[in-house]
Amino acid sequence: MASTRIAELAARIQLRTSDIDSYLQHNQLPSPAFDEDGPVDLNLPNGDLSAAREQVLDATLELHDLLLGPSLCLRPVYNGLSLQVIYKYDIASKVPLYGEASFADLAEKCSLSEVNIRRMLRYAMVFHHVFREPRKGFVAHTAASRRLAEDPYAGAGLGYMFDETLPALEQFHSDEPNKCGWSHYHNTDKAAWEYYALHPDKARRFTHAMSAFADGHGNSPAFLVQNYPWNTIGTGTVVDVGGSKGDIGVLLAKQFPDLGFIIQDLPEMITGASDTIPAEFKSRIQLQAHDFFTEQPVYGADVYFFRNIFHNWSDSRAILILKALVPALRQGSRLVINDYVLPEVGTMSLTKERAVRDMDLIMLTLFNAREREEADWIELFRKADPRFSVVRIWTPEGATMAIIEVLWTCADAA
Ligand SMILES: C[S@@+](CC[C@H](N)C(=O)[O-])C[C@H]1O[C@@H](n2cnc3c(N)ncnc32)[C@H](O)[C@@H]1O
Repeated sequence: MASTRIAELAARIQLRTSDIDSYLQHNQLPSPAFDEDGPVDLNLPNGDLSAAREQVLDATLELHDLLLGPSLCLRPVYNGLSLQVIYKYDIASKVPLYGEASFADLAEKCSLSEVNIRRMLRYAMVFHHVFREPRKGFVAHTAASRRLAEDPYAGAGLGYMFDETLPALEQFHSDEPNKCGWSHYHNTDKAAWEYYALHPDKARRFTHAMSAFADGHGNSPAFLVQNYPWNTIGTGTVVDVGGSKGDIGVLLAKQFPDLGFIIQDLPEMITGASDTIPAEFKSRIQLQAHDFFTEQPVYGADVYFFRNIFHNWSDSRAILILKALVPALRQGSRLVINDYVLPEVGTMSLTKERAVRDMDLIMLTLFNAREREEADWIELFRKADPRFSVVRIWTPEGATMAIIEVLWTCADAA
């Protein structure tokens, strides 16, 4: 009998799952499970096993959609209300770890009706493996709900995604960051970053959400640390522009003991950030308040590094950020950018392509901004200043985010 697509996919799932299973068993690591004491992450090493995981995820997604059939693929697949309620009422912390709570108890604690608590949690159980019902009417944790109870960053990630990235409204005809779906939903004429300056609780949740997402599949900062030749900078200085609270600077400082770092961000983001820099790195990591639309105050650094920055801005704004950098550049200064590059259709794994295209629409909702294809990046630098020379754009094996290296090529630049 001729092989069919569904049979091929099923065979691939079996083969590559068995590679993962053998690795976990050989290293006496726990097998994936949703049980309350199950692992919240697989912790597979980068390389072949991460690739195996991605192949299985891709094959199961495709098999799932094929068996669903084209008509059902037209249905909205996701109703986030149950997770939104779990976040808003902090239900994970109201269920005792390794114990139980009744629907009635939870309803009372959340001031919600028992009917609504029950329908929300039962939805989350079947769609998200968040909570379980070990006996009728009682709720206990799974590994996923336990993570929400134990890790405040996981909650920040969920709340941020629901409150800020989902309201995709019809306002995408402008490139102004204060006329987007997000600002419409928040009933404000301020762009998100200005709004955060006035709402420190939201600013804090944003930085915590970024930390929660940093370990996401395919966008681990390890890809950046391992795949850019940082050692060629010697004892130089890296300015991390829009570096939030310095997580990436710390990771790089650990690996490259000769490098110094200046982490720049808006004053309200950088305030208090020094508390999270471990004492051993404080002499090599400075924090500096700086608005990247104003002239760059650090002259002649070896590298100006931008991670997850340009995708937050429309082309007209991204060009302003680049122009504000120009007065500080000297011949040979490098820009290193860690951001997404939209793939040619079908050249990336389905899992990664979904993640990147998802991010593209999130950027539209939040900021009227965009992810860019390789040619868009090259055009962006050309329009900002022809003295920017794009040296290389590449996506390291296994990564979702690309690395873009750009050289400043004018000897006269101050
Ligand atoms: C998506 S986050 C990326 C943070 C960090 N680079 C990372 O990859 O984890 C964007 C950062 O840009 C900062 N930002 C926004 N507007 C800025 C401005 N005008 N000047 C400096 N930083 C700004 C935000 O505060 C935020 O920390």
